[in-house]
Parts: sequence; structure tokens; C-alpha cells
Amino acid sequence: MESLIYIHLFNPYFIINYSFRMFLPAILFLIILMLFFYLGSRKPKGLPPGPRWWPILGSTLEVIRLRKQTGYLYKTLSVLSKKYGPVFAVKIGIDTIVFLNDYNSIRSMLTNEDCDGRPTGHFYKMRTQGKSQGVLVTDGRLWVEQRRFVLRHLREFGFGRTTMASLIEEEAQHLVNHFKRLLLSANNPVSESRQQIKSCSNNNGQIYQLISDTNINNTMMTHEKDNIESDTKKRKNEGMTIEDAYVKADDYDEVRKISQSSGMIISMHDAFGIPVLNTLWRMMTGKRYNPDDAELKYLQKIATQLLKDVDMVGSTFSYFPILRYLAPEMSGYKSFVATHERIWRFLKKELENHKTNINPEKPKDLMDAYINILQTESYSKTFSEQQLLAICLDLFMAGSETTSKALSFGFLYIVLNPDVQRKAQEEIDLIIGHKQFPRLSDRVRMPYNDAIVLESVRMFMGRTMGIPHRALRDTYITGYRIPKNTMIVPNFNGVLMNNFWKDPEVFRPERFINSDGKISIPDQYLPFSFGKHRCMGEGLAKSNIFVITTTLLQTFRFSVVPGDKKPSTEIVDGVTAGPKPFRVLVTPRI
Ligand code: HEM
Repeated sequence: MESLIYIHLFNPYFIINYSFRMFLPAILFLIILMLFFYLGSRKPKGLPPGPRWWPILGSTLEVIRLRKQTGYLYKTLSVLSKKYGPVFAVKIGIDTIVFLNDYNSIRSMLTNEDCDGRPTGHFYKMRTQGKSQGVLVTDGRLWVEQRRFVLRHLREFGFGRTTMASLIEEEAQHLVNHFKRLLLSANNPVSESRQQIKSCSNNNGQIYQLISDTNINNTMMTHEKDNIESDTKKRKNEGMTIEDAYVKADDYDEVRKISQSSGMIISMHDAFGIPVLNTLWRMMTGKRYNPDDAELKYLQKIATQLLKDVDMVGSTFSYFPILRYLAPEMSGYKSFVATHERIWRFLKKELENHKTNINPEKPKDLMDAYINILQTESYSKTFSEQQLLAICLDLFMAGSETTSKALSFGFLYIVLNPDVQRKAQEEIDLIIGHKQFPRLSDRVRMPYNDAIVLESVRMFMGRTMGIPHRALRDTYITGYRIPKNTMIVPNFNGVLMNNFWKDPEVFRPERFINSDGKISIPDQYLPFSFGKHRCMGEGLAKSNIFVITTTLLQTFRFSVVPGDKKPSTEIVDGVTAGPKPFRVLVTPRI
């Protein structure tokens, strides 16, 4: 028996057979893995060209390399588009993304119903409590019904009718009054200014003030001058902080020169957050905030955080879902979830307030109007409290950053182009004068200022991606096959900043004015997109930009701070593009 076993053990057939059986699962696993790698790196037939796909990573490394080299996502896409053509495909982790970089392909996609889907991955659902909800990244029946509700509500609130117009006008006037108060306190005694500066330094450095020497006695002035000089020296050694922002101008003489002109220096890139947020918030919840309201600051903080860990196309943990478990913090997943929980709680509290205080006869905002629907007997199943919260989140995300960044771009270029400012103010003086504030209804008579709105939005969206669409079924865009579920993203840089505009980098409102002096908008101008998903807030955004711009330009002059370099036209990349932080000198005109 023993010898039999011995013979069997050393029998080569036995050895092969035994080893094969033992390793079979591992071999099968390896084959499946290799097949998975092979299939993952093979491009579907007919797909647009693009960088090579590697197993698991897809084209990630190439995109990262170019983004590092160019500094911006839109420039990365432009480089790839020069190499592969206006329509190209990349694979980032699990997502196949087709980028469209010219007018023909973007138009072809936006007019093709097969491309009316929105991405469905876990990442998008996580924003809204694990379900596809809201209006920003939804499709199908839910999106159709909810979009209809939001558009009707926005129309009923105005978009051209008095209520919306007066809401916007009021917010613009609040902003002017806020600037005036700051100017006034900038010309008050030093001690007061000091106090203001201290409080401003806690306000995210939004407003910087200069110290005026009017009404200030000499001892105080000398003392203050010493302080400023020592502050300036300190700053040169230690680098600048928000706290000493009021002496940011490089030398003290310049500061004195400016202060004599009773002006103030304002950090302009973030001056518009409050009026824009207030218009949206009043529309949704009927509430408005003062600039130093704690709740407003909380809301702003969440808004900034919401957009920090993602870009328009997704985030590290959406491309590589396994990172949610392996590196929840590093991939941004943890903070993404926590921020969404926070805003959800904030909105829920507002909903409970509304449910308690609603007068069904007189709905005063979007929440009231929605709650009324939920109290009818036969409302559609797509309506729910959760869906209402998701709509608020979406409007908040889609409407606040976009409008305020377009305004920041506008004012950046207005400061860089005194001629544009002069022409805008001439038109304001002629049509409105100085006795009343500009109104939305003045827009039809003010083509130059209207053109400034269009040009500001072009400068903004010319560096920003559109919201991703999704192919609902296999389809074609300019001859390329786009498989079902592919993400499709318009890169507006290819239409808004291309040679069609002749001098795309120049801020030239005249390009939108025809020989009759009327506004004329070419087809290529599509920063709000078109087709079924066209931006719902186009009217609101344009109205806000027009009223805020004209109201500020009527009262103040904006210029480069003497002694400062001209503000840079470079941008800060993010979900949406924004100008680099810049400050301007504001002086009263009237
Ligand atoms: C300068 C300001 C703005 C710009 C440039 C802008 C641009 C856009 C773009 C390009 C889209 C994507 C459309 C598509 O996928 O084809 C969009 C969608 C959207 N925008 Fe805006 N937007 C602005 C302001 C606003 C405001 C103020 C609101 C809120 C009232 C808003 C609400 C929305 C919503 C809800 C969608 C999703 C529409 C849908 O999928 O049906 N936007 N916007």
C-alpha cells in the first residue's frame, strides 16, 4: 500500500493533475483579470480618437500630465483637441468621456435627443441622499416634471416681471449702500477704521479699507503712520496677511495719495457673492441676509466647500470608486459626504420652518409653492419633500457661483479697460441720470451695458465646461459612434474663445452691437447651452449681472490701485473658472 502511494506521488501525471486542480482557481482569476484589463484598455469601435487607454487607469495619467503642464482643465482639453480633433474620447477610471470642442459637435449633441441623459453614477446620487433627485443632474420623467415646476415658478416670480426685477434691483441697491457705508467709515477717524479693519479681517478679507487723513489729528496720524510703516516693513519680511491688507499698497505714500481721494480698496473678485446669493435665497425661501449675518457666512462656507473637492466632470472618487474605501479622506470622499449632509440639514430646517408658517392662500416663495403641491390630492409621484430639498441644492449650486464669477470677470475687465467703463457710464448718465437707480426695464435702452453682460459671461464660460450629458442609447455625434452611457461634455472654450471672435481674449462689448447700434448675438454664443437642458437661470443671471453692474457703475468709479500691478487676467481653475483674487480702488462718482 505504502509503495503504491509512493509510486502515485511521484507519478508525473499525478503531479500535473494535482497542481492543475490546486491552482485552477488562481489561474482562472488571472485569466479573468487579464481579460478585464484587456477589455478595459480596448476602445469601442467607432469611438472618437483620443489618448491611449491603459488598464484600470485609462487615460488618467496623460490628462494629469497635461493639466499639470497647462495649469487648467480647459487648456488640457484644448491641447488634446489640437492633437486628436474637436471630438475626442478619454477614459478616466470607470468613466468614458467624450469632449466636444467646437460649435458643430456641441450643436450636434445639444440637438440630439439621444444625448439628453445625465450621468447616473453613485457620485451624482450621493449629492442627493443616494437617489437621482433635483433638476441639475437628472433625466427622464422626474426631470421633465420638476424642470417644468421650477421654470413655471421662476416665470411667476418674474424673469422680466416686476417682482423678480424689484428683488434684483433691491439687492443691487443694498450692495451700493454697503459700499457707501464702507467708504464713509474709511473716511472716519483712525480708531474707527482700525476697528473696521479688524472686523473685516474676520470677514474672509472681503473688504479692505484705507485710512483717510481727513478729520484726524496730527498725533494720531503720526502714530498711525508709524504703525503703517512698521506694518509694511513686517509685511515685506513675513509675507502678507489679510490682517494687514489695508496697507497692501506697496508704499505708504501711495496709500496716502489714495486716501486723499476718499476712495477705498475692495477685494473685488468676491464682492458679489452676497447679492447673488440673496436673490436666489429670497426666491427659494423668502429670506435675505445682511453681509455679516452668521447664517449667511455658514451658507457661504458650505457653498465654497461644496465646489472644492470636485470639478465639472467628477472627482477622484467618482472615477475610482474603490478610493471611497481605501482613501476616503485623501480622495475627498469624506469631506464631500460631510458637506452634503450639512447643507441637507440646513435646507431641512428651512423646510420645517416653512411647513409651520405657510399660508397656503399666499405662497411667497418656491418652498411654499412646492409644499402647496404636496398638499393636493393627486400630485405626481416625482414630487416629494426630498425632491424639493434637492431642487434648492441644485439652484443654489447652479446659480450662485456662476453669476458671481461672471460678475467678477466683468469687473476685472472693466478695471483693465477704462474706455469700456467710460462708455458704460456715459450710457448710464444719458439714459438714467443720477436721480434714480437703474432698473431692469432700462436694459432695452442700454445696448452697451447689455453687451457688457454678454461679454462678461463669454469670458467666464469661455474657461468653463458644461454640465455633463449622457448618451441614453448608442448614437452618433458628427459621424463618431457614441456608445450608450458615455458621458459627453461640451468644452465651451472651443466656441466662446476661438477664432470666430477674432480677438477672443479681448474684452470688447462692441462685438455684440450691430451697425444700427442694436444688440446682435451670433449663433456661436451659447454660454447657457441650448436644447432641452438649456440653463434654467439664464434670465435671472443676465438680469442680475445687468442690474448689479449698472448700479455700481452709476455710483462708483473702479480703477487699478495706484502702486499696484494691473490685476492679472489669469484664472483660478475649479468647477467653474474665476479670476485670480484682485483688488480695486473704488471712488464715488456721485
Ligand atoms: C452666468 C450664469 C450662468 C451660466 C453661464 C449658466 C450656464 C449653464 C449651462 C452651460 C448649463 C448646462 C446646460 C446643458 O447641460 O446643456 C446650465 C444648466 C442649468 N442652470 Fe445655469 N448658468 C448660469 C446661471 C444659472 C442660475 C442663476 C440658475 C438658477 C436659477 C441656473 C440654473 C441651472 C439649472 C437648474 C440647470 C440645469 C438645467 C437642466 O438640466 O435642465 N443657472 N447652466
